[in-house]
Amino acid sequence: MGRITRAEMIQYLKLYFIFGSQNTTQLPEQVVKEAIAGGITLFQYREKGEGSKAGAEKEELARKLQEICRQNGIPFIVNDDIDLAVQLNADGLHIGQEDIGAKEARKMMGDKILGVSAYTIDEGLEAAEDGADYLGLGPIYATGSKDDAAEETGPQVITLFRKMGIKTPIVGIGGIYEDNIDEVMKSGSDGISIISAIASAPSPFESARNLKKRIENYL
Ligand SMILES: Cc1ncsc1CCOP(=O)(O)O
Ligand SMILES: C=C1C=NC(C)=NC1=N
Ligand SMILES: [Mg+2]
Repeated sequence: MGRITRAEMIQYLKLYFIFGSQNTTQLPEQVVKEAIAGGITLFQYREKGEGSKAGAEKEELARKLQEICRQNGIPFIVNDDIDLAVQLNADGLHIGQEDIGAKEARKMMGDKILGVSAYTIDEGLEAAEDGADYLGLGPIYATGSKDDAAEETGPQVITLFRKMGIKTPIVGIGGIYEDNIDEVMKSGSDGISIISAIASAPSPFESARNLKKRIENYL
């Protein structure tokens, strides 16, 4: 099998839905099914913050959402929780700077997809060194979905990473919705990752479909 190629990773990053039960008042399985039907290309289970599940409940929902992704050929990524990722044999793991180190995570995840959040150039360079398959940069714009989010960077941070010669696939995150996709992609991002623009939409299906239409200009 081996590590995912850069080209494959970039395709998966086009419309990356990130979600946990705390992001909706609807049935979580229904939201994920609609997002997939709308055309998301990658899914991350991020059960975190106020109102999120833990322990057996979290694992049970993870398994349900993993099965929905498997049935639809969408890779299933787990956020933060490497033990859960390993236990479920998830397709990948996403870690932040305060989680387990990328080197350690790469050892435990083998050739699975490993994504790392980076805020500074040094964090980005280090993560790439340590075997990250993609970097999550942001918050690009103001976000209400991460209670400890750093100051928004604006899309220029992506351009800066590119200017510094960072070739690792990049996905922008934070406050992204239909009207600012173009700015994020024109700044050099390989895709967009989204929570509320899909999860909080009246129709997650419609929203994902509209976002997919916009991102198709960059496929
Ligand atoms: C997990 C995360 N990391 C940086 S911003 C963010 C939340 C993004 O959520 P939204 O798409 O609703 O702004
Ligand atoms: C914090 C994050 C940053 N980027 C991505 C892709 N996922 C996250 N959970
Ligand atoms: Mg984290």
